[in-house]
Amino acid sequence: MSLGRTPIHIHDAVNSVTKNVNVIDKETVQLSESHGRFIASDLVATMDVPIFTKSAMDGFAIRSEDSIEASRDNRVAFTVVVEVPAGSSSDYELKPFEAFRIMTGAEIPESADTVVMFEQTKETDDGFTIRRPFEKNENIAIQGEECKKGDVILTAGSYVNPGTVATLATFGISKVDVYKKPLVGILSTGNELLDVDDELERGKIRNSNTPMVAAQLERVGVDYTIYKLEKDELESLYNKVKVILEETDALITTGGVSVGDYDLLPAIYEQLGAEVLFNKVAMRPGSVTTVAKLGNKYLFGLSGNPSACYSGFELFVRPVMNLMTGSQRPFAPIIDATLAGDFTKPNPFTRFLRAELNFVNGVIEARPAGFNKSNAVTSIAESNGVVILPGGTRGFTTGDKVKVMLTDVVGGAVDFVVET
Ligand SMILES: Nc1nc2c(c(=O)[nH]1)N[C@H]1C(S)=C(S)[C@@H](COP(=O)(O)OP(=O)(O)OC[C@H]3O[C@@H](n4cnc5c(N)ncnc54)[C@H](O)[C@@H]3O)O[C@H]1N2
Ligand code: MOO
Ligand SMILES: [Mg+2]
Repeated sequence: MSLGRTPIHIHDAVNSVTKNVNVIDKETVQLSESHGRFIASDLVATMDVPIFTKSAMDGFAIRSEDSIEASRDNRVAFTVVVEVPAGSSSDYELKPFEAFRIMTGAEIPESADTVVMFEQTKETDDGFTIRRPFEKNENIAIQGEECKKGDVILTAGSYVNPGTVATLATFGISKVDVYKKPLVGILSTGNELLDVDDELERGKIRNSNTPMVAAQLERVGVDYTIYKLEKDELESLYNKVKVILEETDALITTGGVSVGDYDLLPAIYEQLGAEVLFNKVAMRPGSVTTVAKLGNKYLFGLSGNPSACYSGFELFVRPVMNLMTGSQRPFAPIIDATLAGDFTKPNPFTRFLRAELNFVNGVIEARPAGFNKSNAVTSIAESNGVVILPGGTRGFTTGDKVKVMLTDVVGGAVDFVVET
C-alpha cells in the first residue's frame, strides 16, 4: 500500500535499474542485417587502409623531381606513356619527363611519386605542360594513411551505423558478431481495456499502451511479444506473468501498479519472490512506476496512465534494453534548451514534460506539448523530447533555460542552415 512506499530520487532509481545489467548473448548476423545492432567483438584492421597507394585525383602521375624547374614563365612538358584507370596498375618505369595518365583510385605506379590534376595542366599533342613544381605525394592517398593493419577500429559495444557497415565491408567482414536482442513481453492489464479494433462500451477504453510500448521497443531496436490483455484477477495474472517470464528476457506490464483495489502487480511481485528495486519515484508523471528483478529478468511495472507509461519506459526500460543489447551509451542524451511556453504549475517532484523541440536561430526551443497530464496521450504524439523540471520548483516561463531529454531523434529540421 502507499503507506509502505518510499519515493526515491530519480537518479537513484535510474542507477538501481542500470547497474548489473547482463548483455543477453552474442550471435552472428549477415552484414546486411547488422545495421542498428552493437558489435560484440573489437574490430581490428586486417590490412592497411588504403590498401595500396593511389591517386586521389584524375590527372597525371609524374616523378616530382622532373617538376622542380617548372614556373609560370618556364612551363615544363611531359609525355604521356601509359594509361592507368582505376582498378589497374602499371609496372612501367618512368623515364625523365614521362607521365602516366591516371584516374582517381588507381594504384600509383612505383616509378611515380606525385599527381598533377588535369586542371593544373595545359594539354599538348603528346602530353601536357605544368607551371609549378609538385611535391612528392601531392594528390596521392598513401597506403595506411587512414589506418594500419592491427589498429583497433571499433571496440565491442559500438553501434553499427551506416559508416560501420561500410567499414566492415572494407575489411571483407560479411558475417558480423553482434549482441543478441532481448525478447521482451508486453502485457497490459485492466478490466476497462479493449483492443484497438473493439467497439467502445460504457466505462471502457482502448488499450493504447501496448502499441505505444511496442513502438518504443522498436525505437530501441528490441524484439517483443505482445500478450493478450489481462483482467485484474490475481491468480490468472500471476500465472500469466510466470509463463511470460519463462518465454522472454524481460516483461513490461502496464497498469495495476498503484494502490487501487485492483492494482495487483505489487502482490504479484511478492508472490513471485521478485526483488523490488523501487515502487515509488519522486517524479511526475509515473511516480508509481515499479521495477523488480527475478534473477536476471526485469519486470517493469509501468503505470497505466499513458504519459506516465511513456516516461517510465524512456527513463528505465530504454537504458536497460540498450545495456542488454550491448550498448555503451544507454541513455537518451540530455541537452540544454530554452522554454518556448509557460508551465506555471508547482513541481513537488521532478517533472517530465513532453515537449516539441525546434532548432531556432541556433537555439533549441522546447514548447510544452499540448495537454500535459499523466493521463494524456495526445501530448506524447506532439512531442519529440521531454523537458525535465527539477523538484521543489514552480513557475517556469517562456525563455527559461531547461534540460531536455532527447527521446526522439528520428525526423529533422524544417530547413538547412549552416555557416559556410
Ligand atoms: N490513492 C492513490 N491513487 C492513485 C495514486 C496514488 O498514489 N494514490 N497514484 C496515481 C497515479 S500518479 C497514477 S499514474 C495512477 C497509476 O495507476 P496504475 O499504474 O495502477 O494503472 P491503472 O490503475 O491500471 O490505470 C490508471 C489509468 O490508466 C488507464 N490505463 C491503464 N492501462 C491502459 C492502457 N493499456 N491503455 C490506455 N490507458 C490505460 C486506466 O484506465 C486508468 O485511467 O494511479 C493514480 N492513483
Ligand atoms: O504516477 Mo502518476 O503519473 O504521477 O500521475
Ligand atoms: Mg491503478
